[in-house]
Amino acid sequence: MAGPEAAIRIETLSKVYSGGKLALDAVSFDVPRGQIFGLLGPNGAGKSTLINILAGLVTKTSGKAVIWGFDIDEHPRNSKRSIGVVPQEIIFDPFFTPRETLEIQAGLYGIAPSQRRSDELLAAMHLSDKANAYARTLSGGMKRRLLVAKAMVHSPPILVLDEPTAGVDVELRRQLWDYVRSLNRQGVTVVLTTHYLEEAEELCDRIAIINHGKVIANEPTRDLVAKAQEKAVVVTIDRDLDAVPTNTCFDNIVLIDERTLEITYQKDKVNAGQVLGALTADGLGIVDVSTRDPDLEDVFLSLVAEG
Ligand SMILES: Nc1ncnc2c1ncn2[C@@H]1O[C@H](COP(=O)(O)OP(=O)(O)OP(=O)(O)O)[C@@H](O)[C@H]1O
Repeated sequence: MAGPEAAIRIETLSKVYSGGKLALDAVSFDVPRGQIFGLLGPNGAGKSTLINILAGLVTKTSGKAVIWGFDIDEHPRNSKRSIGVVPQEIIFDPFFTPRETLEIQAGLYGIAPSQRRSDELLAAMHLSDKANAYARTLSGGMKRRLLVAKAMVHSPPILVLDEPTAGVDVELRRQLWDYVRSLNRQGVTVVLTTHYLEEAEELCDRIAIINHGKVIANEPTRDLVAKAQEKAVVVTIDRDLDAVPTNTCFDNIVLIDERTLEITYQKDKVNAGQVLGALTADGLGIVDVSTRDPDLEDVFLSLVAEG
């Protein structure tokens, strides 16, 4: 009964672990169909908890999750079939070959042998020549690609990747990104968790930022990136102004009162020194300077620092 709604709808979802840890605190958001959606946040933010609830591996404490129109409580089978999850940890039986690994997984989903797509998936993941090798003989990158193939065995409309490129070298990261993009072009909705802003920025149409179990931002990537570049200072000057000063390094300037200005600027283009310098060059004396309260930029900076 997949309706026209979001690929994933999450409503006031909370998780308290048995030790009392509040890992998700009334989280709500939608993942639009057809997008690459990034769930960005530092270690321990609650990303894996959220993914594991969707995958049916962790039970939620309260709230609601609907996957491809199927409520995870009311339609657990259908909701699970609608999602493929690539876990953070590399885990499979080292004595099975990639083809066997995929065949076994297909069997778990009750997919008839004639309907299986093991060879197609192996080819897509550039693993055809390793189809009959033991999994333990694969490189780290190959193992990760096999995990992606395994998650796609039942052709789910949604693919979720939990930290797909943690500890992965640059070349493999590029390959994974390319593959994720090509799946998305074929219509697969992709959700990925990451603590790399760069990765989310590069791949995602939309980004939700999660921190301490709460969603603190959820916007199209370009809006978020633009905001992250914006910085504001409030400057008190030594005389009354009758006109607002102008300068090309200001993005925006607002007269708060006769002696107080709020100036917004793009921190990738100019710095606070240049902004203040532009005022003094105009003959204005600076009495006081303060920065705005922590905003998204600070959130980003702290996230990136942790990444
Ligand atoms: N099984 C568990 N029992 C108790 N607490 C847990 C359990 N799993 C996770 N937590 C805690 O819940 C919080 C959220 O963890 P989670 O793994 O969801 O974060 P994360 O954002 O995925 O981080 P990471 O990127 O490190 O995986 C953390 O404080 C973590 O210690």
